[in-house]
Amino acid sequence: MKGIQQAVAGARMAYRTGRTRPLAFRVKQLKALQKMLTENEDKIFQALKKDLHKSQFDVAIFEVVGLQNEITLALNKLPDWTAPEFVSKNMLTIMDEVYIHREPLGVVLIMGAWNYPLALVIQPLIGAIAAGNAVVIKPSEVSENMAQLLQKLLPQYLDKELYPVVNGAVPETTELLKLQFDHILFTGSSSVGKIVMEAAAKHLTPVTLELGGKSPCYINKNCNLDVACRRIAWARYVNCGQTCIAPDYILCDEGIHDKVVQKLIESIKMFYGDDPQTSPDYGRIVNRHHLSRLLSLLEGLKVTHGGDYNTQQLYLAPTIVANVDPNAKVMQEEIFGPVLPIVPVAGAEDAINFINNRDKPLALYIFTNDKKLINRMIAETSSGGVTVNDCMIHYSISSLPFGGIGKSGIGAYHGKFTFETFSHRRACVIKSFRMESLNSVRYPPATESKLKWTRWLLMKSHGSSRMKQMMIGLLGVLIAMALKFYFL
Ligand SMILES: NC(=O)c1ccc[n+]([C@@H]2O[C@H](COP(=O)([O-])OP(=O)(O)OC[C@H]3O[C@@H](n4cnc5c(N)ncnc54)[C@H](O)[C@@H]3O)[C@@H](O)[C@H]2O)c1
Ligand SMILES: CC(C)=CCC/C(C)=C/CC/C(C)=C/C=O
Repeated sequence: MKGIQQAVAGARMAYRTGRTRPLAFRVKQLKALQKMLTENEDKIFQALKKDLHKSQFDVAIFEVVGLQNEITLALNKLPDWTAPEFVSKNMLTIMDEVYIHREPLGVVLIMGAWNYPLALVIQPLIGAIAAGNAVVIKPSEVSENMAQLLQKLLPQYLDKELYPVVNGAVPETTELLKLQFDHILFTGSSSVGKIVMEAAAKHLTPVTLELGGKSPCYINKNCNLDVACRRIAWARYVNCGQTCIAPDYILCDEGIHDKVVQKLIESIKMFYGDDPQTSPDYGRIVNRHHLSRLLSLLEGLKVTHGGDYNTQQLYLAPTIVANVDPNAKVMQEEIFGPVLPIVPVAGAEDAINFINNRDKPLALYIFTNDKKLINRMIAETSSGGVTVNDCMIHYSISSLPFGGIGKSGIGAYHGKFTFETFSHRRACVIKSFRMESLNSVRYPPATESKLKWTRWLLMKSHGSSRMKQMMIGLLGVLIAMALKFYFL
């Protein structure tokens, strides 16, 4: 436990040296991170194979490619993101420099989940480094091979003091959370999210909580069922269903229910063959605890497809449960495994009510050709993100904020949003000692005329374009001259 305190104290001391401030330093760290990913492809793959039976293809597209893109984006945009943002002013400050300066928050904590144990730690780390922070990294102990690999590799490439990796389970994390941070970004379950937020509140530390929940998927009768079911099956069963934004359950129009089941089965067979246990593309459940949790969700249900398992191999087949009662256990908690319940609904209205009667989800999926219905469903429901006619793709677009709402999370990241999450927007006003007449209207003794002028000067707000600024500047000089005549 002493090691944990030392790591955090060391990161703070290193941060106070100011060495994260220059952009050149941040660029060097980001390039080193890039190098770490390319030079250790095989070690990364081996760790993810051991932890989750991930295929090389899945490691590349779900864990690594996104990180490489985020690093490239940060390297290209860093000068823009960190430049002072000149903003509109009122007439009282018209001759002054008014801008927003992005400064690092300080020492931040990033806690990852086990399902994409590389991506969920490194993706926020990229933005935190770009923003100039020191970062304490806590990988999930559940994906132990990746946790160990990160602890070994990161200090080989990054500044050792500024970016320590702390490994351990609940006792270590509990100790870590007692310490003071300037921000915590946590990815994981809503229940641990509450523990993190409670610990953070003791220090008034702001949090970003990337949580989970049940993401609904509505299939309207007016849609291409072949394509819809293929895309849904891909998203539900990749990584053995252990994806935060996987479609958790299907709500489908009653008339198409049986066709949906049939087409989902066709897609499963197309992806993983007749025996998914032998497919190199099908993953495994992370551990026995999660396998038995998933099996308990199936208890008492009539499984329509799949359901077979092998405890030794941590295997659970791609499973479909048709015609599910909304009160069934499988509909009460996030599944986070390869089980897909289908709940028939009378139509879109019914689906909207179903969604709105439950916690706000991390993602919502809508499959329909009806443009009006798409707009209606987006307008009448709420979720962290929405993808229409596909699943999970919004995660891959770095210009979109990724995060939840309500029980599915607080705050968002990805791309520039990560940089913003880990930056403080500092309000800066730089005045000169000149133009005192413009300022003199607010000084006592108060008069009716001063009140009128001050009110006017404070109310006017103007754009920040160069041309406008020059014109208004000229106006400011004229006003200052007039005020000099009146008040000084
Ligand atoms: N929104 C997202 O981006 C996202 C991504 C992946 C997973 N998730 C969600 O995460 C959940 C599954 O991940 P998980 O099982 O790793 O989550 P988890 O909440 O069990 O664990 C996440 C982290 O919390 C720590 N932790 C666990 N118990 C703790 C305790 N009692 N006190 C302090 N720290 C503790 C772990 O060490 C780990 O680092 C699912 O709900 C899933 O939807 C969300
Ligand atoms: C393969 C394509 C087109 C996109 C992949 C993006 C994606 C859905 C990544 C999910 C990764 C992730 C960290 C999920 C969290 O649980």
